[in-house]
Amino acid sequence: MTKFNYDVLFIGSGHAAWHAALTLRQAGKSVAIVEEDLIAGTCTNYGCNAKILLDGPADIAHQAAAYRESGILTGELKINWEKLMAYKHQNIDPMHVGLAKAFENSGITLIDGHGQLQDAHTVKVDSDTYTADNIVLATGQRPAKLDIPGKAYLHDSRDFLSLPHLPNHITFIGAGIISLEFADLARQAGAAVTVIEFADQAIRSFYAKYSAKIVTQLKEQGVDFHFKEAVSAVAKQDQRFQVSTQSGLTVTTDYVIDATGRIPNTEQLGLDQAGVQTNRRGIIVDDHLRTTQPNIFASGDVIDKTIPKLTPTATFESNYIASQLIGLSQAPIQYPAIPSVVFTLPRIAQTGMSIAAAQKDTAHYQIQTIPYGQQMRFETKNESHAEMTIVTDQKHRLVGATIYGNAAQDLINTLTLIIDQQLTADQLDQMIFAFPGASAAILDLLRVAMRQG
Ligand SMILES: Cc1cc2nc3c(=O)[nH]c(=O)nc-3n(C[C@H](O)[C@H](O)[C@H](O)COP(=O)(O)OP(=O)(O)OC[C@H]3O[C@@H](n4cnc5c(N)ncnc54)[C@H](O)[C@@H]3O)c2cc1C
Ligand SMILES: NC(=O)c1ccc[n+]([C@@H]2O[C@H](COP(=O)([O-])OP(=O)(O)OC[C@H]3O[C@@H](n4cnc5c(N)ncnc54)[C@H](O)[C@@H]3O)[C@@H](O)[C@H]2O)c1
Repeated sequence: MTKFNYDVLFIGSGHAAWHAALTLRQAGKSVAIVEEDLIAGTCTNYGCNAKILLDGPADIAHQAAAYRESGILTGELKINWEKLMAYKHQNIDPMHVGLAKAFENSGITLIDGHGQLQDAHTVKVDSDTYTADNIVLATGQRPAKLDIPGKAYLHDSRDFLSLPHLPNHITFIGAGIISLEFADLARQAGAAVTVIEFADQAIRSFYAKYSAKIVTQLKEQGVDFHFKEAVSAVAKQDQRFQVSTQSGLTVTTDYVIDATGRIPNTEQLGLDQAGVQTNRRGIIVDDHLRTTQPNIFASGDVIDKTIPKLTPTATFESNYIASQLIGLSQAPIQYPAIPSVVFTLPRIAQTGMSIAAAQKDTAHYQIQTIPYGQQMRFETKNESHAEMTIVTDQKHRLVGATIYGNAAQDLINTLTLIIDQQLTADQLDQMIFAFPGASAAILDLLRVAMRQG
């Protein structure tokens, strides 16, 4: 049984770990990372990056469709799924190797295996033990799995992102972010799609009006939605599957994806031995991201937080922990406005205060809807449905926004900057922005709305 000692040891190698690990190493700390799967974690290997590579051609086909009705663009654009998947593998598969090399070149020790705490300073990996002054738990989340008859036939997001051939018909259980993004992609690529959701609404953490809008749009394009239905069983039927719900609905399909949420990886981590407490949302941390054992920090998706569990929030926490451990800052963590995006076509994005929260306090906040697609067709590529809804405070400052439109994932970053910097309409007047373009369109309309708000 070998014993090595480090200044900081990370369990997990995703965004919640890697930014801190590199910064700490550059600051002269001895650093080790324990990883049981591919280096770089979910986002790189099985999440955001893989998804956005698959989304590229679908995005172009969707934008081209806006010119088809008028006859400006003619001819069909078709996605070749097998070639698209080969392109994804070509780009994604080398990424974990590249990051592992970067870690090793910087002098970080990579330990392959499952890490488990033995006490507040000791981590066991297979038959070896490692000690560290500080430990960072960055173990992320995994897909929830329905415990129903036929559960062995269920697939998850990871399977979808590596599907070698597109099935004729796919059924998604759940109408959350993963389902809607993948349902739209599968439909654009030529599959028939059914979505079965327990609640009466899709993507509930987003503005209800835009959630309803995307469901209507997907329905018009042939996606079959069933709300208020709880899936109770999956059975094999010859080469196909039958999905049944408690109410008696049955759907015959070729492939079933369980997208009913993600749960934190807190089991088999030895948390009890180390005095680290959890709840159902994850590892409990204080406002310095310390767990209930002060020398052990936690970061990213695995922590108990109500803010979105996303790559940028994991990265922000990772950088915060590095600054704590280097001694650059002792201030509590303070999150800025957090943008989040549903990568359907069109996209839905939101940042800062939600519309639902503003609706509960109309004495202090004003909500305005700006249908910028209709007013700025030339700048939004004939995207007449594009719209944003904003929240302003009593000082006429932007405090929240949500966008329904093709470029929402980029436009939301501009609005996040305005919120974070507390820019006024007068200050925006003092800046020059490139024209024409979607951001120029929304900024012009935003300045007017901020003065009115
Ligand atoms: C399909 C999908 C699409 C997504 N799309 C987006 C998006 O568009 N934008 C966005 O911002 N976010 C997106 N996310 C969320 C994003 O991937 C996560 O928020 C992010 O990866 C969290 O980083 P993390 O480091 O906390 O966890 P992870 O990246 O999950 O890393 C945790 C690592 O810990 C390892 N591990 C766990 N337990 C142990 C152990 N005991 N010992 C050793 N290693 C262990 C795991 O193998 C894993 O590699 C998506 C997620 C999914 C699933
Ligand atoms: N674009 C992004 O930022 C992005 C993309 C994908 C994933 N993610 C990450 O993944 C998480 C989302 O994962 P998700 O979409 O699996 O979860 P989710 O929580 O967003 O959605 C799960 C849905 O499944 C439904 N559901 C639960 N049990 C059910 C049942 N028995 N039958 C039918 N429906 C049921 C829920 O009501 C909910 O609507 C995000 O919170 C984020 O952390 C982010």
